[in-house]
Amino acid sequence: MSELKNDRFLRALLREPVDVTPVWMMRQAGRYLPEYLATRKQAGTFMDLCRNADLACEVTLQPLERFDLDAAILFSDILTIPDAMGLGLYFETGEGPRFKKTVRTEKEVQDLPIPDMEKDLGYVMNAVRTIRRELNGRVPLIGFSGSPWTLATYMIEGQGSREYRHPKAMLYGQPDVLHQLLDKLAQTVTAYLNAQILAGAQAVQIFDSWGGALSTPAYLEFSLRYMEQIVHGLIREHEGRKVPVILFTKGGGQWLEHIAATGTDALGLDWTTELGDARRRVGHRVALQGNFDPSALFAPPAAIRAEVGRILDSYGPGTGHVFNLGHGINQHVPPEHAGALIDAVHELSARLHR
Ligand SMILES: Cc1c2[nH]c(c1CCC(=O)O)Cc1[nH]c(c(CCC(=O)O)c1C)Cc1[nH]c(c(CCC(=O)O)c1C)Cc1[nH]c(c(C)c1CCC(=O)O)C2
Repeated sequence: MSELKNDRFLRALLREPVDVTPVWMMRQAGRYLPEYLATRKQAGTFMDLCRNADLACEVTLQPLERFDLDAAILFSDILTIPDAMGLGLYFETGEGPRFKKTVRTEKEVQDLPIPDMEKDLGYVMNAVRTIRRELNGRVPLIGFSGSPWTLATYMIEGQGSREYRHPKAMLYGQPDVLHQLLDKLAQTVTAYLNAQILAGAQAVQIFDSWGGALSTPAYLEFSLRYMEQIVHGLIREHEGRKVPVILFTKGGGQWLEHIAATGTDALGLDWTTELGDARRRVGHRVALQGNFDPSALFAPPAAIRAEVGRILDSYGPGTGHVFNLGHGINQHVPPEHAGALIDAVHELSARLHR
């Protein structure tokens, strides 16, 4: 494997000194890029694109061709796991993900198979290996998974949801059944992330996109507990380097101390938590990633630059900050606006690292 030419993302996650603040964007490969839409069209469906290692690699690298990003993220989806468990993932145009089957009874949970990483999810590992080869040490590659709770919400509902009707009916009505499902998912996510690490992922992020929909006791019992189990089961060193873990609970600002206590290396923050406050609360123990409001990318470049400066100053001098959006980039954002953000992070942060 070739030597990493730019490791400031990994260094910041481990709170080691850096020259400038590293930056990447959640959903940096995607529909806001015309070149993504072209490759997507060539591939067929979204899942066809995920299953084709060469095309998945191509779209992973597209944002790096345009912007001075400090990390690449595997092109795939969190819903590959429920798909590999036999639920039949498909995308209804304009309506987001759907499953042919749902999981709502104890028997349905018990009948769910634990997927085989090579047989059922080998296409993801092939994509990781292909991307690592093509990156050739340019920047580190991030692997990822959904959190057990976030995956469970899709599996129980059969699609995305606003009220979490079926997942919450199970959480409050049949908590033991939900625990069985979450335990199966935690085992699967651990094996999945470890397989990605062995295939070449140099850091991993767990997306707990819907953890913020829970009450505090429910969050601790049904989401955080399983992420902690995963953190403890992960390979933390590979190819002679630490493999940092990032936990991102969207809406998790009130639980930072609890999240930092899991043993994770870094926390992802959305924009509703002030970065400087988060640093004072937990920044002596973990790195922080975030937290630009993705909708602020609709503003003109000068306003984007000002907001980048405000966020950098909120964190303040020193390492331990990975700049990112507080959630995924929207498909209607002009690509030049993303470029303005990335350039501003590097230009405005140099003075914080002297
Ligand atoms: C909840 C969730 C999903 N997927 C993901 C999450 C967690 C992050 C978050 O909270 O946003 C994670 C994800 N999805 C995708 C990536 C790729 C890597 C990246 O560039 O960040 C990642 C990391 C590609 C994708 N995943 C999807 C697309 C759009 C598919 C297309 O090309 O039509 C992409 C680029 C499909 C997807 N997949 C999912 C949804 C809700 C959708 C539809 C979204 C929409 O319509 O905007 C589930």
